[in-house]
Amino acid sequence: MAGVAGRLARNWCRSAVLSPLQVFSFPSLQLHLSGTAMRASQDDFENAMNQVKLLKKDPGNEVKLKLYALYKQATEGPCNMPKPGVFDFINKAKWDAWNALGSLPKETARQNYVDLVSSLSSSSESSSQGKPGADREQQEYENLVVTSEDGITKIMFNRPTRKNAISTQMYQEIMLALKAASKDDSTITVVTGNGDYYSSGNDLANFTDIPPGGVEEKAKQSAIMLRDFVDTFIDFPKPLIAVVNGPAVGISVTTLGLFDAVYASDKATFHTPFSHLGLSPEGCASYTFPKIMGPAKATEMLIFGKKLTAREACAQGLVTEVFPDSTFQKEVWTRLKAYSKLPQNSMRISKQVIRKIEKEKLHAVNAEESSVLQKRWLSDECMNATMNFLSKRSKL
Ligand SMILES: CCCC/C=C/CC(=O)SCCNC(=O)CCNC(=O)[C@H](O)C(C)(C)COP(=O)(O)OP(=O)(O)OC[C@H]1O[C@@H](n2cnc3c(N)ncnc32)[C@H](O)[C@@H]1OP(=O)(O)O
Repeated sequence: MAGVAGRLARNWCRSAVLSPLQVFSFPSLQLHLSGTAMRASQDDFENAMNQVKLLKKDPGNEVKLKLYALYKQATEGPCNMPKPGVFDFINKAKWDAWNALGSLPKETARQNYVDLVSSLSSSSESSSQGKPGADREQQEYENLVVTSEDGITKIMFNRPTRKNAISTQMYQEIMLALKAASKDDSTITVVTGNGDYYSSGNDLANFTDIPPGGVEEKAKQSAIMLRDFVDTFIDFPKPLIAVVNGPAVGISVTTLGLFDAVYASDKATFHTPFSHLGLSPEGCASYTFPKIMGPAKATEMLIFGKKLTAREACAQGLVTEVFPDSTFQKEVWTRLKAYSKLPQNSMRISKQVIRKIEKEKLHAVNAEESSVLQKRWLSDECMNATMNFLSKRSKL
């Protein structure tokens, strides 16, 4: 029956060429009820048919069949059609449902239809509001898990077998998820990683996918994407919090300077090995890091590639607070749940006030860093370092 039900749903959807809910629109079927005595009931019936089109949740095939049967009974009376063949699954299921109503009077069928739609409308409304406390998963992403709960949208990098390295597709997904989070009804947004790493930064294999225009075109496209990616962080309107569950490398470290708070496990490390890779800083770190930690400490990280422990990063102001790994998740999420209950507008406006004066500067820095990197990617230093990693001759 599950197979028939599936086909039934697909068939009805296809025939309507619209969303599953719109299979209920029955546009070609008109009511031919007449007489003033029936007027009110007919209005209710027509309203119910319109309500069906607005249902937010697909009620399932069993209910769809019931609605179909009641509709036919209400408009045509008892089933008088020849029984479809045994292999005509869909029409047979519909015929069976209608025939099962026997000699139910039209008025009763109409009333039952109205009652059924009314019960569906109220349950669809309550389920669309979401169950309190339920972790509601949102749009599907290939490399992210995005959920909303307790006023917090959580964007989790989800390529644990690649240490959450950020592929080209993942850059796009992160931008989409941040844009969606900026408009949803959550009060704060959290970025974190699945598995032992927060993220190992740019996926070095991104540079192996060369378009027809060659490496120059690849560098150009990458610079545009990088600039858009970092702009999304600069413009993010709500409190943006990083929950750094493990080591962070490259762009996943530099962008931390654009977050409003950074909580780290004591297992996390912070590493920007740009010189080792023949690269230069991005994510506005050339501006934010010297501001946060002073130029000398920023030089150690951004030019000499010094890896910081979580406690060192905290001492230098890049990390807000460090937690023991054993209690990290519990402590951080308890705190974030409390913060998420603070007044939403007040938090947004405070962020605007804090960041406004820097925004223009940050966009200019981002544009400059992206353009410098566009040339770096074409350098021998960078190409050799990337090839060494990909051919397994080097690791950080
Ligand atoms: C277009 C915008 C560009 C913006 C530019 C940003 C600059 C940066 O982000 S620079 C930073 C780039 N990242 C790296 O250089 C890290 C490279 N990875 C490593 O050195 C090591 O993998 C590691 C130290 C992160 C982890 O080492 P570990 O021994 O624990 O694990 P592995 O066996 O090496 O990793 C598992 C698996 O994942 C692959 N992988 C990990 N990180 C990356 C990465 N960044 N890019 C591509 N692939 C990565 C690794 O190769 C392993 O794959 P295999 O199982 O197939 O060997």
